[in-house]
Amino acid sequence: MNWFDNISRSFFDWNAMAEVLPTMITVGLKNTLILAAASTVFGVIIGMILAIMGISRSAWLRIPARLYTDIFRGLPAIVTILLIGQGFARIGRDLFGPSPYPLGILALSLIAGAYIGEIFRSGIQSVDRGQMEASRALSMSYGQGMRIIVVPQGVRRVLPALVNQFIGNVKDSSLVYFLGLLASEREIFRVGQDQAVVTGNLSPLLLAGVFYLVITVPLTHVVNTIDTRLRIGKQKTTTVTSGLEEVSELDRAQQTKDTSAAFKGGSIEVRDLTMAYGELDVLKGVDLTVKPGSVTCIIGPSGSGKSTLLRCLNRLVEPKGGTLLLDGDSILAMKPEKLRRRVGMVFQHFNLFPDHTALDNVMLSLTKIKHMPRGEAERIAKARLADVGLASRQHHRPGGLSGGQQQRVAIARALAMEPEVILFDEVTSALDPELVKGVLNLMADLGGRGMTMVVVTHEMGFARRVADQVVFMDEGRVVEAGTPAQIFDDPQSPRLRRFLAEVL
Ligand SMILES: Nc1ncnc2c1ncn2[C@@H]1O[C@H](COP(=O)(O)OP(=O)(O)OP(=O)(O)O)[C@@H](O)[C@H]1O
Repeated sequence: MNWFDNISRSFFDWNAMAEVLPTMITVGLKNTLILAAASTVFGVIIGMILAIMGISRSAWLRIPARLYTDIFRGLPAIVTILLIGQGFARIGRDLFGPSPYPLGILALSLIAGAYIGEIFRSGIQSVDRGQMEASRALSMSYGQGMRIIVVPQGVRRVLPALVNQFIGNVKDSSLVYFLGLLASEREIFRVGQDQAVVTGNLSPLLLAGVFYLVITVPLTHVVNTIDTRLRIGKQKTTTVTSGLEEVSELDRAQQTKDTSAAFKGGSIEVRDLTMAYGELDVLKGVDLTVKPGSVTCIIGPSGSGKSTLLRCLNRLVEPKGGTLLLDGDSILAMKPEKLRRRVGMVFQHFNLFPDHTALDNVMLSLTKIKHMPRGEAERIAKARLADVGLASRQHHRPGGLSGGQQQRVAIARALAMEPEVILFDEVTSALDPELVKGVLNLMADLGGRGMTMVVVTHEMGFARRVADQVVFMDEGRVVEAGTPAQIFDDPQSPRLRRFLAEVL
């Protein structure tokens, strides 16, 4: 068995391994971890800057970020390491002394930065647009929305990819040996390689390989665990509730609630409002009066500009012209963030923050925007969740709630800011039929308690039952407005008559 002896001697010379083991740990492992960790940390900083430049609207930021990424991702790692390590050796010596180690870290960081930048960018861009819209509707500025909601969500999504990048850096750190490290600076590979030369067999190198596996294999499993946890959330049990049980859950909350609590609704006045998306004129001179504490339902065919009108009222889109007043104050002259504290919004697709519990969703803008102490914010958030029948589900994340429950959390979240007006944009369109009633009843209750509400809806029954005023829009104009009886029982225009014939 000559070949067996041969292999044994080459790879499994235990003495050679034992001899190198202490140096492998105290020098090799230490330096590999320093190189990998430092280049990951600097890489994350470079990557975050590149990602923000990469999603910027300015080409002056986007193009340099693109160029950087293309260059450092396109070049083989060893070429970059040699170019930086040797090309800047003189400056390196002046700055850091004789050791090439810092230049090695620099080169590894520059390479890692390019990859991490792409990881962050795709993570941030994969966050649903509705998240930013919801943040802005809760009166966060663009920067706050990015910092508090979008970027953390994007980063959390790419955590597994970042750990993978660290694994890559552990492996790439072996390339730094080309720069000629001092004995005390050698990383795992170099320690193994040197000893292999001394002993004349590959056992020390095999030991180096084992060290790499000991670092990387458990990390790969950590990646998988993080990945699974992120997908499922930390929730232990996701209770599936029957839709009918949900309806009674809300009924019970309505009965036990303090119904005397009334809102102080504001008024809205819109004159000659125009708005365009590029060349497309969407609103063509809209007039609308909403009295304090009243419910206005906006109905009309798809594409008639209903949602756009709503978005103009809290300036999620900017009008082209016209006059908009909130309690007599010019909406267009107000700072959007200030306006949105007074005008809340609830969306068709809820746009709850998925990484936060129901309670946190409601609390977030109280603590971050209103700077309320946590205790007080929590008290208010719990009360609002109780109002919408979700006291028992405050610690659930949106993923563990039904559509109807999510929409009620969204309503509680808007209510917590104590707005004067709430805008509802087709909030029941994405719900199962038996859950629609619960949300509509909740909205009717708010209307009854004096909240000013502007509701874009296809629920004609709700409009007839709850609205003080129904507004029919078509092709960017208000065609008819009046009481539910006027609109539904005595339509004047042929267009409204045709629309009602289609939907009723
Ligand atoms: N972000 C956008 N960019 C370009 N065009 C848009 C945008 N949002 C809406 N539009 C267009 O503006 C018009 C009015 O859209 P809007 O969503 O206000 O109508 P809507 O009456 O609410 O319709 P629906 O009932 O289908 O939601 C449509 O033609 C739509 O395609």
